[in-house]
Amino acid sequence: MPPILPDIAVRPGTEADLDAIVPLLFAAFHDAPDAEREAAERSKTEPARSVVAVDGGTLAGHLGSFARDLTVPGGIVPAAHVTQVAVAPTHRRRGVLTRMMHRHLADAPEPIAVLWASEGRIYPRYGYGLAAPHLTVRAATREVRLPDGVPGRLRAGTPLSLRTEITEVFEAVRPGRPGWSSRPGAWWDHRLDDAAWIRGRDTALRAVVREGEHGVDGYALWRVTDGENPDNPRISATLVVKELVAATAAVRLDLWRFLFGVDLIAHVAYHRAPVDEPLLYLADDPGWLGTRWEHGLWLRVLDVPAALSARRYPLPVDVVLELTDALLPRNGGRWRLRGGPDGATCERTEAPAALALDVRDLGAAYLGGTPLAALAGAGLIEERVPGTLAPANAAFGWHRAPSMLETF
Ligand SMILES: CC(=O)SCCNC(=O)CCNC(=O)[C@H](O)C(C)(C)COP(=O)(O)OP(=O)(O)OC[C@H]1O[C@@H](n2cnc3c(N)ncnc32)[C@H](O)[C@@H]1OP(=O)(O)O
Repeated sequence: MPPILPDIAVRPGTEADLDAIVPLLFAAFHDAPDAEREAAERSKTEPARSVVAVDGGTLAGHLGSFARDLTVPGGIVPAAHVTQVAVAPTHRRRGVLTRMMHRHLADAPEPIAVLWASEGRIYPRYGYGLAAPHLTVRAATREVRLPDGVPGRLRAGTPLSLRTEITEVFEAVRPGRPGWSSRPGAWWDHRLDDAAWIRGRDTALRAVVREGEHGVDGYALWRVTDGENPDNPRISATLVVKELVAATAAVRLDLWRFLFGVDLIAHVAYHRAPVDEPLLYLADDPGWLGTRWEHGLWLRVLDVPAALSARRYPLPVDVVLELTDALLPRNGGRWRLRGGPDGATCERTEAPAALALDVRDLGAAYLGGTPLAALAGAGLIEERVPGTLAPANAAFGWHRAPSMLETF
């Protein structure tokens, strides 16, 4: 790596940096100028939580962080939602991101940090592990049959007209879904935003809520985008599901049946399906679902005892972990984790370690979606005491794969 630019200052952001942050983001992500989009980006940014790199009077880098909570197995934890990471094209590959990241890791008050990576190879070096991959689905609706469900009453409207029902369902379901982010303050405005720059050439954002015996129990948000089908140009469009939330399996099937049944549609696409997406087991021929595996949410453990005691474990666990953490030495060394379904403690210990791993792999396993045994199979976890991997693997798992509703 070329030497670090000597006169670059790395410091926390301030309100005064906002005017330079948004143009830097647009330049780094190659976005066309758009006043509405710039205003949206500006209103999301929390400059006091940012780290900026300044070269003389010029902003050379930005690392943003939203204060939101994340559902984890059996709990909800404050999580730095790291985002808006950009280095000016004139300053790239000189260690600017590395310096901003070191500062963020040292200063962030939360026990964990999460992010979506533009490129999967950027963040493991900073201790981030892949905690939640996801599937993209592009189902050929005319080839896929779903079983009959229990039809509820469906009510269509604009997302804004159904906002109250949508938010209630989301809040009822969120505590049980590891990987979901809270939506405080203006986050619902951002999520339901249907501005021209988001819509592009697609239809308006459409919404449907489902009502069962006990009231509204699910909703879906979607748009329709044009596609090309040389065999039948009239039936070429793709229905793109932006969000689907259901209180029960039956409700989810009912919503999928509705979306797969919309007329004049060739494909239903869903870009953030969990890896245990029920469609995989419901479709009469899953080969037509057009699934592709993608990396999704990356997680960094910032405070080992706080993070490990904040989640629950489906089975009793009592294990000593030896951790390495090159960037945050306070996390390194031996930790005794004792826990189960009702709570957990994590304390320093001098006892010999059963398992040895890097903090990156702890982050990958933290949401219960990446088995410790899979990481050991990759040679990333060392079983120092024979017979300790299998029970720890079971205890770190969870009955539901982590999932995400949105990138941020
Ligand atoms: C959470 C998010 O916001 S994800 C979005 C990330 N941002 C983008 O993709 C926007 C466009 N890209 C950029 O702005 C910049 O290239 C960044 C932010 C990704 C990297 O910033 P830089 O200052 O160039 O990174 P820095 O010089 O600190 O690199 C540190 C190491 O990571 C490597 N690295 C950084 N970015 C990349 C990349 N995109 N691909 C491969 N390696 C990379 C560097 O080669 C270097 O490795 P080395 O230490 O072995 O030499």
